[in-house]
Amino acid sequence: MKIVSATQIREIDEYTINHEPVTSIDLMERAATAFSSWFMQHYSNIKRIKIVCGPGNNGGDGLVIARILYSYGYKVEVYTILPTAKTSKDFDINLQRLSSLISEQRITPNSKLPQFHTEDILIDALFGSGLNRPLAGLAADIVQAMNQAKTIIAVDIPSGLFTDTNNSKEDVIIKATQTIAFQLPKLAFMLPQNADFIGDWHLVDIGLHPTAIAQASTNYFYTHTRKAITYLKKRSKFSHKGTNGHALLIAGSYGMMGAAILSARACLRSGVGKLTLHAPKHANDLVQSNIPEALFSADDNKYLSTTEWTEDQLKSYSAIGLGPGLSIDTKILSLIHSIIEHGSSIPLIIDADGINNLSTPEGRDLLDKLPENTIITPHPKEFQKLLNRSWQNDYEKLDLLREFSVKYQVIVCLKGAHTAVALPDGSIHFNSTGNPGMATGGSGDVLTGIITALLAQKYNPAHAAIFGVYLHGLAGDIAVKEKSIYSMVASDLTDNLPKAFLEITALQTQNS
Ligand SMILES: NC(=O)C1=CN([C@@H]2O[C@H](COP(=O)(O)OP(=O)(O)OC[C@H]3O[C@@H](n4cnc5c(N)ncnc54)[C@H](OP(=O)(O)O)[C@@H]3O)[C@@H](O)[C@H]2O)[C@@H](O)CC1
Ligand SMILES: Nc1ncnc2c1ncn2[C@@H]1O[C@H](COP(=O)(O)OP(=O)(O)O)[C@@H](O)[C@H]1O
Ligand SMILES: [K+]
Repeated sequence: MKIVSATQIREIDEYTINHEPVTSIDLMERAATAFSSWFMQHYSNIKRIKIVCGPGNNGGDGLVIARILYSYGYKVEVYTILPTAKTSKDFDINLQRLSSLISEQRITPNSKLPQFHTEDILIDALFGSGLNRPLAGLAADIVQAMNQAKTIIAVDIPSGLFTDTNNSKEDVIIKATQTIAFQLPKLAFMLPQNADFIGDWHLVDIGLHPTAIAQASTNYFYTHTRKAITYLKKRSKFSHKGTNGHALLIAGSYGMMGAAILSARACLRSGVGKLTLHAPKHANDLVQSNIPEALFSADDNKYLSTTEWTEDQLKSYSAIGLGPGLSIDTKILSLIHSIIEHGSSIPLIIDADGINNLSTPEGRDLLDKLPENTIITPHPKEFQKLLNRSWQNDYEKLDLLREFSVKYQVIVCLKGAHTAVALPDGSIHFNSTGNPGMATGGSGDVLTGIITALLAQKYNPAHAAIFGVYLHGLAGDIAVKEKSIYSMVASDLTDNLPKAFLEITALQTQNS
């Protein structure tokens, strides 16, 4: 699913009006109806609501929502906030249509500000994607007053928040409980810095013209379920372990074998034909008894010491995963170097201490040598270290992410809520699955195992990264229903991979 800019939203809107064709007033009616259906499903017990409308089309939506909810028996109070006398055409028409049912409370710069209370249920239809400057004066005052309420449902986007550019920390913005956006997600929704404003967000379809969406060029995508399920490869009836790939996982060290085991288990639960875990020899019994399905390749030391791998040793592997639970004490750079040199054609994923070692001055020299489409999976701290710099805001972070991925022609999965997968072509794919229950030690190791398995099964690396991240989050979403965000542990992700695969397979069948 594309994530488009505010300008493109306006263009898609216009194209839909001209080519469907549909009048703009009817498109507004459609959008407000979609919002209202969602609202009535989720707030059926609430009878009294306050709708705050601005002067543009976002405000126009609010006026239609007021009319619809009124017709369904809600007690509706409508505030129109007019910083200037200028209003949009469709706002005027809908104000007229509403006037016989409800009288608005008009607020201009000379009016007394309305008071809102904690228990109020507010619908925020003040400004939408047409916001063109930070809020000030009356607009800022009203938002501050609205933010007293505990429940605010934003129409399209919280008022005061820009769709696709940075807000400064001082900007006054609605703190919504929920945001109901029209059809396409906005870049602002993907970024941690905006979490307090957006709350939970949902999309409602308003029938925008598919051609207009197809023509909009963008670097940003949202991996929704309909797309993600297309990545899962069908298995042939005659497939055997040889056709499903042999993964080599280089992971674990003294005191950190848990990471290796988590990663190995996830790899095995993600369809790999065979797995060899290379880890310090003291872990042999642990590995054999905990993961009998894995082959064990013993390293001589407490920490990995085998830094030289020959082409002969590597040639039987179809993917290599490297990093979970390694230590920074090991000579991991030599290890990476050796793998790049002797196994450059084998798909590679580097995580955790693998990345930390690439963040040293000598490590950065190796970045240029990473084979094209190598996958690295840093969390933001690891990415900062890798870049040797920080960022002012999340938009700058995305620019740095894209630059890095294009410069080194590698795939970077920048982990977090809505993990961003940056591809060497400059595109960034935000994930749609996952939850805060996954913010627990070892979750990242599970992801490495999943992606290693997909690479071994010959998924193209971009798909392995995007689909692996989706699958990992889906397993988390299934796990959380039973375990809660508080009690979830990383093994719960692996334990729920089977259900995740079953869900995807069922959806594939349904869609075929
Ligand atoms: N996408 C779709 O397909 C559909 C979109 N629809 C809806 O349209 C919404 C976009 O509507 P929109 O373009 O009229 O802009 P909107 O957000 O109402 O604000 C513009 C007004 O605010 C003003 N203004 C701006 N910044 C300001 C500020 N800081 N402080 C004060 N004033 C400010 C600006 O005037 P200005 O002062 O700049 O002259 C203008 O008057 C979109 O979010 C969705 O809800 C649906 O109805 C149908 C399908
Ligand atoms: N709030 C969240 N929502 C969705 N996914 C999350 C959230 N917090 C963490 N995750 C996911 O959990 C994983 C954590 O990985 P990482 O930070 O490497 O942890 P660890 O090193 O402990 O394994 C990442 O895949 C990340 O995307
Ligand atoms: K809004």
